Amino acid sequence: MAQFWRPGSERPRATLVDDEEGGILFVSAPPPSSSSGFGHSSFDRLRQRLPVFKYRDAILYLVENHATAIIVGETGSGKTTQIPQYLKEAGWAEGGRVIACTQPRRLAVQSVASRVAEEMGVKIGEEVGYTIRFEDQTNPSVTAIKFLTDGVLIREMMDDPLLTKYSVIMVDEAHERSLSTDILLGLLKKIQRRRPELRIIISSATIEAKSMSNFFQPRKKNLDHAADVSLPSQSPAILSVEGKGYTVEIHYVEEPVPDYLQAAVDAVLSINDKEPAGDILVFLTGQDDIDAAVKLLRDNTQDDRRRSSGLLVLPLYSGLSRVDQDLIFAPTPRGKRKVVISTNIAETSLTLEGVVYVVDSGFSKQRFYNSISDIESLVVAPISKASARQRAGRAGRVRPGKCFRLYTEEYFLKEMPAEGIPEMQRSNLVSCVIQLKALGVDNILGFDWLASPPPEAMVRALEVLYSLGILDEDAKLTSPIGYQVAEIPLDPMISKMILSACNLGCSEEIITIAGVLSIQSIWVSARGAQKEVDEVKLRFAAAEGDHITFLNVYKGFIDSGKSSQWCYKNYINYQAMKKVVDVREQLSRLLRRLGLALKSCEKDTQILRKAIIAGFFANSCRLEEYSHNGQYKTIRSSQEVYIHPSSVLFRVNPKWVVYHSLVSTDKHYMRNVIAIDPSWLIDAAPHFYQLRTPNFAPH
Ligand SMILES: Nc1ncnc2c1ncn2[C@@H]1O[C@H](COP(=O)(O)OP(=O)(O)OP(=O)(O)O)[C@@H](O)[C@H]1O
Repeated sequence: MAQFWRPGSERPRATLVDDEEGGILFVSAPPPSSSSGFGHSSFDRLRQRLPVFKYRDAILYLVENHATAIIVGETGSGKTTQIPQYLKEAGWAEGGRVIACTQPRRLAVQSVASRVAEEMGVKIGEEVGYTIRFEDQTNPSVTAIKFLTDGVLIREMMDDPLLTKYSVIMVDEAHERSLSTDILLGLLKKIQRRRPELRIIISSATIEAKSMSNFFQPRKKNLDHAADVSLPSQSPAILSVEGKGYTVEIHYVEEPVPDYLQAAVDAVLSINDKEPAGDILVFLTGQDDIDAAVKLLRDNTQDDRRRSSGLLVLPLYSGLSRVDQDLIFAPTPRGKRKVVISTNIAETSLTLEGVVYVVDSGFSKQRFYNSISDIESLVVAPISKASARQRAGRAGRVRPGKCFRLYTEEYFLKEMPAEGIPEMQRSNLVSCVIQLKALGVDNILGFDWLASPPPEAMVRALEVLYSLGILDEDAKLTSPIGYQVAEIPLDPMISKMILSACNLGCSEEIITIAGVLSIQSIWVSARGAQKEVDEVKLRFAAAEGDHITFLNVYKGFIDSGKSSQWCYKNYINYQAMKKVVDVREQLSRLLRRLGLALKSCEKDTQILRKAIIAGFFANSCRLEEYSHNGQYKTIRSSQEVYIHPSSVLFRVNPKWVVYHSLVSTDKHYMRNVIAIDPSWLIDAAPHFYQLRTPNFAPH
């Protein structure tokens, strides 16, 4: 039976004992070292108070002696911020080596890196740095601790397949089982066979340690390099860090709530009425309901006599600009109570210092892929217990807190699933397949998966990649298209669109479109002012659809001298536009590096739409004949879909369209839509459309 090791009051000798059943090692504590590198600054005192500190020597001992260590500890125990520092203090970054710590989310990467730099008294980007897509804050000659998303680490393997510069790689929040985390774990296991000296740490609050340990267990005894005294044992070790931060009192509703958004707003007002000072963090699902809740609360704050006076209400979601993000972390002004209304991007690894209260709606927006209809969409779905614990863990980090769950205790105990479904099993696998192919993994079904992806989803992905001309008949990357697509750090469909634009002579425009598609929205969401927003949109609207409209907005922004005033007047998100300019600049540099020409098509919207179709032909839809409510059917699976109200083609309903993505609420809605001529589909992807002739009658 596997057991976790917990340090006792006495200090046993260091012993390693093989567990016959699972091959897990029981580890007894080595004597603590006398020199831990700690001084007496206020940060040092704070660091020493964290639960993980008692385990410092045990962690270092495990890392020294085991290729893989699985560390389980409560939220707030100090895993993310402390372990990389312990490793650095113990010399794991000497000789130019780097300690990596991955996170599933970009915001967590940035904020944890800043905190660690602050604790170490160094400037971010020097000894402590971070890398997220399109942003590198490291200095290769001095960075010793590097935080990065798991996706970025996978990308680094394209240049350095064995990740040779890293001495230790810590995969944090592994319980989230994001697509990239699962791919990364499989790849790291492969790397470990070639680099038995590489140390891997898997950490989380709620991970299933035993199955993770089984995954990293070498299959054959002779693969265990433990006999070589200079190498660590390849058998994984598990360590359970006991103790948590401050207490978080959990409250449940007595009856299920009919409307979680309204219930969340009421909960905030009631906390403001009844509870002592302290900021509030609310978990809702996506930009739409967050903006709605922000509006409801802000409307309330207009009037000083209302229950919400003194509230400073801020949204938090992934498309937010850096400036808006910084507001979330800035100290709350005196006399105010900050209310941050967030998606699940604030669920793991974040510490918002003033937060004392958490309101958990019990829902999040999750990606779901149906391999039968071949449709991937974002759906509002119930969260798991693991997520609920992470959410509660955002309170009680710097003082005791309370978590108000907007679901009943009975629901939590009896109905909420323990873990979420790994993203691998509910996603379209196109990006995953191309990444593995680019890393030379040819037999993808035979890859060492923590949990295998559904074979039908894999077949669908191979089919789309073949139709895109990214894979050949032997399922190998084509040259040059396949390799070039793999080089561009965007969804393969966007990458293919860019490469086709280079051939068609419209790459200048397409990289602008790609920049806009890579952020959540360029429009300011202004509930209550929807009429004004719609009127302004009309000024930019292009009959061909949203992508061409984006070009009009971008031109207006550039012509205005990139003015924030101009954005304000036109309900356009200034920070989002700055980001588009930035992404565009990076893409143009990347294309130049690939030896591809940047050319403008000067308003030839037909060529532009052909380039878009070259990437997105699989997302084509036809308006249902006699449809009075704008119902479309997808060509690939006859799924019923509608144009999203935010699109400039909403209510215009052209006969044939291609969309960028789907969101699902009461219906499947297409976001970012263009009108097309169906004959272009056959030109772009004859193979794909031949397969679908029964559905596909262009004329
Ligand atoms: N930015 C910050 N400001 C103030 N305190 C912080 C900050 N970041 C971390 N801390 C303190 O350090 C503690 C440990 O944070 P850390 O992120 O290392 O924990 P963790 O075990 O990785 O938890 P989780 O899995 O929830 O991220 C926090 O509970 C908090 O007390």
